[in-house]
Amino acid sequence: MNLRGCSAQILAHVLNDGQSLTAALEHGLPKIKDVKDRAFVQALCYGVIRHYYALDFMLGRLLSKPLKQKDGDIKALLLIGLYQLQHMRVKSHAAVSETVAATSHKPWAKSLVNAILRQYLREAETLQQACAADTQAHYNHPNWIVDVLKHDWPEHYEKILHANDQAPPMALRVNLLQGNRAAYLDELAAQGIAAQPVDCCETAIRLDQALAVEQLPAFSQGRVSVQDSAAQLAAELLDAQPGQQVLDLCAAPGGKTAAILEHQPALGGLLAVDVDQQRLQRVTDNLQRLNLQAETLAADASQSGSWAGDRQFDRILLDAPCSGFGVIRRHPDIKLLRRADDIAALQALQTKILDNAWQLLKPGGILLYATCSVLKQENEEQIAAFLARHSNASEIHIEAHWGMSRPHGRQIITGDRQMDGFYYAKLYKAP
Ligand SMILES: C[S@@+](CC[C@H](N)C(=O)[O-])C[C@H]1O[C@@H](n2cnc3c(N)ncnc32)[C@H](O)[C@@H]1O
Repeated sequence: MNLRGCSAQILAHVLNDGQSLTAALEHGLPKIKDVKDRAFVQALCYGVIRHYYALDFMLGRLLSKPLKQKDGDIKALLLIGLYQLQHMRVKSHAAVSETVAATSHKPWAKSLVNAILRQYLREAETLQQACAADTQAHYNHPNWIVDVLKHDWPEHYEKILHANDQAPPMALRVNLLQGNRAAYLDELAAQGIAAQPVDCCETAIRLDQALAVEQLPAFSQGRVSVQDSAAQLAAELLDAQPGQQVLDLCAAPGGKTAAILEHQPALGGLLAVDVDQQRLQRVTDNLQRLNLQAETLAADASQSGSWAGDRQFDRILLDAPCSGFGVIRRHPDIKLLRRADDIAALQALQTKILDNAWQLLKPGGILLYATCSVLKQENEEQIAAFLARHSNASEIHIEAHWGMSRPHGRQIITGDRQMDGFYYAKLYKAP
């Protein structure tokens, strides 16, 4: 099996069919039996998607005419070749010959791939200079994303764009019901796994290098979960008390559901709701591994009412569907798959879900609004509009060492303290 060829097939699903990289990998990787080979294919696919706009710009310069639509697999192979030559420690002759070998199903492409990759090696410097002079290639993001980030964060957008293109650290959440963080750090050290505590979040550990979860001590017994430190802050901020009823809205795959239950094991009850039945199953699976319990319900939270019956809650976490612009470093395909008009549609969906959630909050209760976005429309502007619509709502200021205090809520800019881009606002309902 030619690993470049496998990678090209996976990439073609993203580039041609608009499939997410996660879905394309879930489908393509199981065909590769060797663990190291799978890791190599995954690295190639993430690398090409992460650097797509710069690589595609160079490829455009190198090709005398664009490839036909039906040759998306050859385009993917060329991008793989360029990625290896530019970013990987693969010897250039091996990168070229192995990539050329992957064209065996389309013999005409052999000489083309060979010629383009060799031309790249000769002209790399000139191509880099051309890249630097083109906004989209230089920032390695589509222009519309550069523009929205620049509009929202004129002083920070370059930092955000840069952070989006870095491979993210792997962070763990220690299940404090099964032992403390210091003890788990000792266990990691004993296994030769280098890791650091994250100072702004008592449950969080950052690994120096990502590894497969099976290699983590007591993972299957639920000692730890994989979750970015920024996402872990939700449980602390929600601060649910013993006996309280909690609604976790937009809950799947359940990372924050579990964190809330670990943070407060004596809740009166927790209802985890998500519109996606399949993803909801992952909440159940995650809770099972961690030996935690919650009720799950598949329901569309943008539709008012009946799904919740007459229940009301003391605490609500609304982890709203969003652009994901704070987690581009984890899901680089967002740059390719997201469209400019998605943002207004997502904002409208968030507004509906937020207004419905508010009806389900007991007077005197607290709603924590969260997104993994850095866009003001989805965050502080969403909350400003909400407060203007609801006279019984006020904001609880979040005092913290992380992120920036905004006119409403608190924003973590992607890469800040090595965290994902995240937003939180805490809303109080008058009794
Ligand atoms: C940011 S993810 C949630 C992540 C989750 N809270 C966690 O920490 O693991 C957003 C979720 O919103 C769900 N969603 C989107 N539209 C929804 C709707 N109208 N009603 C309920 N859930 C929705 C998606 O299926 C997705 O699982």
